[in-house]
Amino acid sequence: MINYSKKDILSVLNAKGSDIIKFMAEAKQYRKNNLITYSKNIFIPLTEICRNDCGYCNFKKNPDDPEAIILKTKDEVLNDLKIAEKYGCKEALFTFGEDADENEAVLKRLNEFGYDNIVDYTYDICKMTLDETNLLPHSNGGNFSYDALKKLKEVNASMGLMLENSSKRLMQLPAHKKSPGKNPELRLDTISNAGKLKIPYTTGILIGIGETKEEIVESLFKIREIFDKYGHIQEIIIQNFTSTPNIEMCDWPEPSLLDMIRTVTAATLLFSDTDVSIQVPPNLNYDTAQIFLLCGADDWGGVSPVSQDYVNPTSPWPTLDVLTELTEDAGFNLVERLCIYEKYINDEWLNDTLLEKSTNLLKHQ
Ligand SMILES: O=c1nc2n(C[C@H](O)[C@H](O)[C@H](O)CO)c3cc(O)ccc3cc-2c(=O)[nH]1
Ligand SMILES: C[C@H]1O[C@@H](n2cnc3c(N)ncnc32)[C@H](O)[C@@H]1O
Ligand code: MET
Ligand code: SF4
Repeated sequence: MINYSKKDILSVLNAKGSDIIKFMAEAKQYRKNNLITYSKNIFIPLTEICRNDCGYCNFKKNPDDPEAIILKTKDEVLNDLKIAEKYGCKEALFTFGEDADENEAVLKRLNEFGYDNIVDYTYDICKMTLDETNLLPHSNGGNFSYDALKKLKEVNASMGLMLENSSKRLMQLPAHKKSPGKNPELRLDTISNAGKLKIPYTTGILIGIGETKEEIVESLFKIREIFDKYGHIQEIIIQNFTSTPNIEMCDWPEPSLLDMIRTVTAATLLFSDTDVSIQVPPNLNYDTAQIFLLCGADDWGGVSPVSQDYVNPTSPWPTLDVLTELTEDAGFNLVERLCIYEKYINDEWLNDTLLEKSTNLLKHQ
C-alpha cells in the first residue's frame, strides 16, 4: 500500500528548513537495517557508438574519432573479464550505446565477427562471460525490443535502463532533443516488457536535465506503477547530472546538494512499503555521498576496482577502503551484493545456469 500521494511527494521536493529535516528523519526510519550495499564490478563499454545524442552525454563517441570503441572483440572482453576476476569482481556491467548496429562502422565490424546485429553479439558476449568466468552479466544498452529482452534474459542475471524522466517535454530541450530513444513512452515500454519477462531490473531518474519537480514526482510514480504490476524493479538510481566542458549542456548548472537530498528522500518515502533499494552513485557525489545514507539511500551501486565509469569518466570511484570508512562514519556497515538482489535468486526469475551461478557466488560472499 502506497503511503504517500503525489501531493505529499511534491511537498518533499519543495521542502525547506526544518521541513526537509523532518522528511529526512521520516525516510531514514523506514530503513530496516544499517546495511549499505554495493556490487564489485567491471564496466565494459561494448560500443561507444549510439543512435541518440543526449545533451548531457559524455559517453557517446563519433565513429570517426580514432579513440572511439566501435566494438570490443570477444578477446578484448575476455581479457577484461579475467583481470576483473582476479580482483574479485562479480558483476560484468555491459553498458553501451543504443541500437549501435544502425551505424555503418559498427555493422561492418559486426559482419566481420560473423554477426548482423548487436543483440546477437551481446548475447554471445554474455554467454562467454557465463561459460568462461565467475562473473554475472548485467547489460544496460538502451531500449531493447520484447524479443531482444527475451533473448538477453537467458544470459543476464539482471538488466537495466534509466527512465531518465517520464516527461515528453524534455524531448524539446537540449537533454533529449536529438534522442528518439529517450522518448519516455518507449522507455516505459522497455521497462514494462522487462517486467513481463521477469528480468530483475535497475532503473532510475537523472536529476538536473531541465525537469520540473512535478515531473520528478510523475517519473517516480510511473516507476512505482510498473513495479506494482510486475515486481521486477530491484533498485532505483537517483543520478545527478554531472557537467564537463565537452558536452552540449556544459553551461547547465548541476543540481544542488539539497535537490539531491530532497529527491533521495522523496524516492525513499514513495517506496517505503517495498523492498526496492535506492541507489546513489558515490563517485558523482565524492564529498557529499554520506548525507544520502541519512535520508534513506541504501545502495552505492556498482563500484569498480579495475575500470573507470565510462559514462562519467571525470568522476573516479572512491576505493573500497574509502567507501567502507565513509559508510561506517555515517553509522552503517558496507556489504557486498551481486548485481541480482537475493530475493530474485530463485527459479521464478532465473534459468538453471544463472540460478546455479548466482547461488554459488552468494555462498562465497
Ligand atoms: O558506473 C556506473 N554504473 C551504472 N550502472 C551500474 C549499476 O550501478 C550496477 O550495475 C547495478 O546496481 C547492478 O549491480 C547502471 C546500471 C543500470 O542498469 C542502468 C544505469 C546505470 C548507470 C550507471 C552509471 O552511470 N555509472
Ligand atoms: C547510464 C546513465 O548515465 C546517465 N548519464 C549520462 N550522462 C550523464 C552525466 N553527464 N551526468 C550524470 N549521469 C549521466 C544517464 O542517466 C544514463 O542513462
Ligand atoms: C551510456 S548511457 C547508458 C546506456 C544507454 N545508452 C542509455 O542511455 O540508456
Ligand atoms: S546517454 Fe546513452 S543514449 Fe544518450 S547519447 Fe549517451 S550513450 Fe546514447
